[in-house]
Amino acid sequence: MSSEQRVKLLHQQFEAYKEMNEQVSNPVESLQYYRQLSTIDKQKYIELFYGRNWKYRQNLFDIVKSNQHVFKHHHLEEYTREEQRYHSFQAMRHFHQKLGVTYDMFLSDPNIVTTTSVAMYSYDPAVCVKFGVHFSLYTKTILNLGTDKHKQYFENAQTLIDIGSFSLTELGHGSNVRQIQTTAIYDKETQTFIINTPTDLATKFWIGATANLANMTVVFAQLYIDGKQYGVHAFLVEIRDKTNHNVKSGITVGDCGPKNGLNGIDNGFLIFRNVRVPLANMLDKFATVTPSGEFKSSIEDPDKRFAVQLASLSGGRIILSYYGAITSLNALTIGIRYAAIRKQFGLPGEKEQSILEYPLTQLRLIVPLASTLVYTIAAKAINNLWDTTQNNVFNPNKMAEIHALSSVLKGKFATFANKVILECRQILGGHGYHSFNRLGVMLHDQDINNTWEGDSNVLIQQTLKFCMDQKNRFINDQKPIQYASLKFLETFQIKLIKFQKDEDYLCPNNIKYLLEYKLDKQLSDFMQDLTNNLNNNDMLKSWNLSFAFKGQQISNSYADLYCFQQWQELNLKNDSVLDTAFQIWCLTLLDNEIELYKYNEFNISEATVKRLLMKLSNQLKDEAIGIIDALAPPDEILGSIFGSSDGDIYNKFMQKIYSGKNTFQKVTWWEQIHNK
Ligand SMILES: Cc1cc2nc3c(=O)[nH]c(=O)nc-3n(C[C@H](O)[C@H](O)[C@H](O)COP(=O)(O)OP(=O)(O)OC[C@H]3O[C@@H](n4cnc5c(N)ncnc54)[C@H](O)[C@@H]3O)c2cc1C
Repeated sequence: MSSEQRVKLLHQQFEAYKEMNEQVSNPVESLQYYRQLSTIDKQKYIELFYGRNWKYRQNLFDIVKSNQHVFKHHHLEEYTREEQRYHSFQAMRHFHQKLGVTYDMFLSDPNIVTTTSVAMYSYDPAVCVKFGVHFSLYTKTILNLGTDKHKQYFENAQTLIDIGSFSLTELGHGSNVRQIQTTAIYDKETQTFIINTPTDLATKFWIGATANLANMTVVFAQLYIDGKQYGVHAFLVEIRDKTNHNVKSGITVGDCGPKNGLNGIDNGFLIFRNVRVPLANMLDKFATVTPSGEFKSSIEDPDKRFAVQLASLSGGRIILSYYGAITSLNALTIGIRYAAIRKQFGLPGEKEQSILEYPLTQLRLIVPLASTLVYTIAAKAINNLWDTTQNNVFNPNKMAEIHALSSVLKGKFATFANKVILECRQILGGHGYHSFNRLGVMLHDQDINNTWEGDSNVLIQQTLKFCMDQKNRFINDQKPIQYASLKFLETFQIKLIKFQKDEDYLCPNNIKYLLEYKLDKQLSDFMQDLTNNLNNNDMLKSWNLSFAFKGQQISNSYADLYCFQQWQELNLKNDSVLDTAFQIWCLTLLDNEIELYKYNEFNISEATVKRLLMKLSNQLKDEAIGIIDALAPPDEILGSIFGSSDGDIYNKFMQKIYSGKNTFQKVTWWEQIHNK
């Protein structure tokens, strides 16, 4: 049979199968059935979860929808790494031309950029990160650490005349960036800095947009003047000549190679051999070198100076918390729509039922949906706080709470998103393993959020220190706590709360008390543990020992309390759907800590928690498709055949399979297949 005949036959079989399938179950109708159960006001949800600038989200989506030739999803095609990079570069340029979001807008209302970025991340993290490396890391570093003389660089960056990158991490150092080894030695004679990579481990590594794109980079290096070290500072270095894109003399640029995900980003490495940059290329807002080689800084303490210089990076970490929450929502869009459509088993003689009807599926999907809603509100809140306090970025006191919160929320939501994606991948059964559902791509693209902009396990130490300092300051120095999230520590008192009736488990004040009780107790236990360890160890070892077992739990408790507080701040009235979602999330907090609460004075019943979780997730299930429809991006942005909003998933899937490049191709090496 010729391949043409084979295709024809397969098509006929598929049409017959389609007809039979529609008699058994109609995917479009299944989704429609759940859609019409929903009672929510969709526009209200959009404004609540995406904020007052939600129209900018819509704007980005419209650009993607109306320029599909540029914005086709690469996981739906068979693209090479090279093609993925070109695709994400083109997408970045296109967004730059079409979005109309300028730095002036950013300066007057940073939330516009936040909203736009979150939407872009939904579309494609590689494009969003490419955009972010240039505009947030490179351009914003010039803005934050540079002075008037760097204006031209800033202008060139804004207009994409220059493309820039951010070179901090080295082969040997990522988290402990104070110990990076790249050097910038000042030469008075020529009034230049000489940038060098003194060891292999000093190779700048993982630097985004560098293997192929950037002509400029901000290099972080140890500054030396007359043999004396002055700590890490930032320097603008031209790495390629933009007239011919050739690498500049003394610089080696290479490609870091294939990655688990985000292959649209050209991560590169950089080696410097006696590369001279003019004195003016030091980004010198906080520290400067005079032509005669005198070092001057408004911040005496080198630790503080370094912290202030890196403070401008906080924005990246903060927005990553939003990315984590939105990624969970996108994964659940695919998982929940599929679960509504997918039918397996049923009573003998009756139609098969949607897998969404199984109580187990409701625990697997509806419970995480409830948590995702709570986390999205918390992510929006911390971003709003950052957007409105950015002017204080160099004021450590003002930034301490944001820093502590973002240090835990970024990793918490990224880890949560990983779990949600994996659960949704399994909800899709075998189809969950197909690239066309996007879940695999999503997992690998977002997993790195646990690591970059600060490894989660390293960052939460700062969260813990912040909480501990606040408690200590209040107890030992009787100083009031300045930060809203921990204010309760001033007045917290143990009281007896009994969990007897169902209402006791659903009462927000009871949950609030438990969260405060837990954090207060964990902090006291930690301090006691630290004191005990100090009897036999030095400070660093004691800290590491105490932190190893307790750090994760305490920072997580603080994050949960913040999420709780932010939801309460919404002050929702008469929204029984969102009330139910919040109650489900609160019940998961009890469920996760059941060992702590079960055996003490609260007398919490595990059976009651589980019964209520089941009951409420069953209730919320009927609203789930409505919530997803309101908050999910359009199909062109989601890029998942199995998450299609019209429910026509099997037809779309098979059409895509039939049109695949190699679907019916005989391999060229067929002669090697059979032993002769
Ligand atoms: C795709 C990608 C893009 C990137 N883009 C850029 C870029 O554009 N520019 C740039 O400068 N960098 C970039 N990075 C680097 C990134 O920021 C670092 O990888 C990250 O900060 C973590 O540092 P590290 O890899 O050195 O990990 P390490 O710090 O070596 O951590 C390794 C492990 O040790 C643990 N650990 C470390 N210290 C402690 C401690 N005190 N206590 C307990 N455990 C500890 C960590 O938890 C982690 O699990 C990128 C990385 C990737 C993968």
